[in-house]
Amino acid sequence: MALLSVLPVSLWLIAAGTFAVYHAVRAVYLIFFSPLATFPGSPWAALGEYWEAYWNIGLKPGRKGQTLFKLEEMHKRLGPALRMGPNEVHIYDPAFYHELYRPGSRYYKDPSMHKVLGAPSSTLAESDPVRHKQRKAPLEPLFSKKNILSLEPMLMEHVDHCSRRFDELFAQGKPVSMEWALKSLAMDMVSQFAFGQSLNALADPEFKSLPVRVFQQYLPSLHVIKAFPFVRLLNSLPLWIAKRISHSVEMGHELEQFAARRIDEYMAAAAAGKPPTFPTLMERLLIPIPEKGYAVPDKQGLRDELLTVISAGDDTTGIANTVTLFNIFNNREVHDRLLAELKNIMPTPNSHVSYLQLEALPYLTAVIKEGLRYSSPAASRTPRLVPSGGIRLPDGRFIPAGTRVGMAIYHIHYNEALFENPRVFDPERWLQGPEVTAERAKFLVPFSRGSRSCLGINLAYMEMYMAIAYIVRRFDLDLVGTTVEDMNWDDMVVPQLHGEFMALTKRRED
Ligand code: HEM
Repeated sequence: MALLSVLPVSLWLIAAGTFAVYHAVRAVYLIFFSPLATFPGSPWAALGEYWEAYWNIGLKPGRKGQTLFKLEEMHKRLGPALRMGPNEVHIYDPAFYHELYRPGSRYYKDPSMHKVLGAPSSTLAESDPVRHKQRKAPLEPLFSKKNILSLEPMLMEHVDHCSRRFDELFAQGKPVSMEWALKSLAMDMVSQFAFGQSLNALADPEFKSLPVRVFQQYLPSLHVIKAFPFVRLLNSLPLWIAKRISHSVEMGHELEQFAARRIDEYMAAAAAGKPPTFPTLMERLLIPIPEKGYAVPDKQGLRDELLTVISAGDDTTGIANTVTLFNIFNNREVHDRLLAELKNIMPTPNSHVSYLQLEALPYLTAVIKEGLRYSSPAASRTPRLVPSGGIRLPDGRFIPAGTRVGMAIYHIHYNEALFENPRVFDPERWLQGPEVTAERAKFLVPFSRGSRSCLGINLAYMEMYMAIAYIVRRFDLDLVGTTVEDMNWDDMVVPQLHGEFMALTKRRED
């Protein structure tokens, strides 16, 4: 008020007029004269984050996490390239996928996306290819198939723990929320891999331990942070204030503290002479590799790395397993065929087999491929920057260097030209002979492709094979009031299901 009265009214009018004129001129330029003006799309998208925020944040009921689906519908009407932002084009053309996301691609990640992720010094967020290679140096051997195979006993322990919890709840007559249970399973596996000690999320009575809730409830708020970046600052408020503002802010606050606490605990355990029994992420991150340019990051860097690996590895695998298991138990034919195949190598429900034996099963493999296609846990677009010189699209239109271009994995996996009846869960599509399957597999891209594809792919596959095989072989899940509609989802960074997959977890007798 004091400032208002100090400045003369005329100055305020000039300031307001300048602001209005600037934005009017900017709007006219962006909509009609920018080099991207030839691309169709909503004028709101051309002006800023408004259009995406409108469809993603849910200002109106039913308008949450919808940008992905809205884009699909608009591409079908308006063509393969749409204006998506003042400096962004969205592409819907499978042929372009392998150009954008290929090994050695010159389309680098957009550094401005780092701010949204909130972990700017992680490997996931690094855009510079040289620095990215350096950051990846300690991680690559850790995520190699050879090393991941050495984790099998650890993963098995968690699957057994999950099975015991299912027995306990069945004995009490309580149905299990499969999504929370499977996210807890993924959390225990990934946290033990990261720190050498699991967070024991499976022990929570309802599988709703704090870390699982934090990731589940915090990720959707990234849509809000993208549109209104200042919201991230709320995460640094003291907890008692955060709690009063909103549950998401409280969860964001918890997340900020989470990795820092784990790092301190890890250091204390290591100092007390309690080394982990297998190589962990933390351990690797603390060893410099000068010949590969890797220096140990500061505490913030370690925190960023741990947060991104745990969030990349928890909800994704959790949702893939949830959706795949629902589709198995909701489809008798798929269920019976899979169970019969499993019985060949696991004669009793208590049988144990090696992961490599599971991996060699053709029908289980087809079910897992279809589960990854169908669930598309990282469905949204992953933007990159057009390299110097710009690019010319097949229809002749030019996109200048520095423009953000992105494609969404969901748009590949649900493209009718690539996958007939994409909304049908059909493992058969992966059993059509080696040539057809190999051709289809080129467009099975749940982990993306190229130098920036998922580092955790081997771990994710092992988790999926073991969870699906053992749960199907051990339990006859009885769906409790869960319908196909419950499995519809909104794109809240990871798929957020409309309903719950509830099941009574009865042990099989044979
Ligand atoms: C079904 C499960 C999973 C899916 C579908 C998935 C998907 C993806 C995708 C699409 C990317 C690329 C993101 C981008 O282009 O920005 C990615 C990156 C990454 N994922 Fe996964 N992921 C899964 C599981 C895991 C697991 C279990 C871990 C680790 C424990 C993990 C760790 C990472 C890391 C570290 C990156 C960054 C790689 C880099 O930038 O070099 N992911 N993931």
